[in-house]
Amino acid sequence: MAASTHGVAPTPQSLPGVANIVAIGSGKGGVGKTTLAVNLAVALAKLGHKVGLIDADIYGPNVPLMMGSGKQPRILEGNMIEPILAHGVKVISIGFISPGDKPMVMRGPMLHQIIRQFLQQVEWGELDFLLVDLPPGTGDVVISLVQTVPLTGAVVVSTPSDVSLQDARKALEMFHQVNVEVLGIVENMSHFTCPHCHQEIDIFSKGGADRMARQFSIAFLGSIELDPEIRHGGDTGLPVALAGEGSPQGDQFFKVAKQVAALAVAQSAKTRDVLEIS
Ligand SMILES: Nc1ncnc2c1ncn2[C@@H]1O[C@H](COP(=O)(O)OP(=O)(O)OP(=O)(O)O)[C@@H](O)[C@H]1O
Repeated sequence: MAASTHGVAPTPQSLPGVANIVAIGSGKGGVGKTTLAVNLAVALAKLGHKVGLIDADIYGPNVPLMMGSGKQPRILEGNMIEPILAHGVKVISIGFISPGDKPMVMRGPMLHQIIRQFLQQVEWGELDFLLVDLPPGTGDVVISLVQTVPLTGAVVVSTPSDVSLQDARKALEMFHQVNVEVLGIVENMSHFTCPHCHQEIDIFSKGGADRMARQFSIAFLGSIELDPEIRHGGDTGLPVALAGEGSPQGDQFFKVAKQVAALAVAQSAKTRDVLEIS
């Protein structure tokens, strides 16, 4: 696979002050990447970590809506961009800069430039975790990311349906090809609990992501229910994780967040050890 858009691939440079960079991807669209990204970011912040969130879905930026902010970022000295602070998380999205319903029309090199700017020209300060919400598919943005910064790892989201799992496998393969460690898989829209009879309804065939994780010897990070409250939280800019660890909807995201944090920290330590030895 071509690893560079311009012939020679630049060497990735770590971001000073940013301890872990974790991408959230899926392969298939609409499976809940952004929902997971915003709730993980909020959960990690509530757990006391310093958190940033990049909306790398340049063509369909949903993070501003889901984080409940439409502010324009300020330009600081040295042409640096100040991220927007929403629910305790530092956020950047093309949606803050070019709001409204106009589609973003751009070529690959422009996309690459925006991803680089979001990484290097945003005043992130000290961060424990910088999460990157990837667009659907297996393409350009990931290449731009890995060319710009060393990624700590990736989290793959899938619903348990066969079509979603098929695309999740492609995402796993893509991360493998660009040498990004997959920290684990999350099953979203795992099942639905009927509010009337309280029975669990298996809409997308629960358990598929767990099976796939075992097949690929990757950690299964947990499952998130299909729940109208989660959708409502996204649509109103109030991610359910804001309700805290003890809340019925938030709890699932906190469990995933703790695992992601532990695995990312372990992965960063491993990479540091390798660099020190070599
Ligand atoms: N567990 C869930 N329960 C209920 N609704 C959910 C859940 N997860 C996601 N949704 C809803 O499904 C829709 C798609 O989710 P989301 O935008 O997070 O997916 P995505 O993978 O980021 O999509 P895209 O590929 O377009 O970026 C949204 O309306 C979201 O609120």
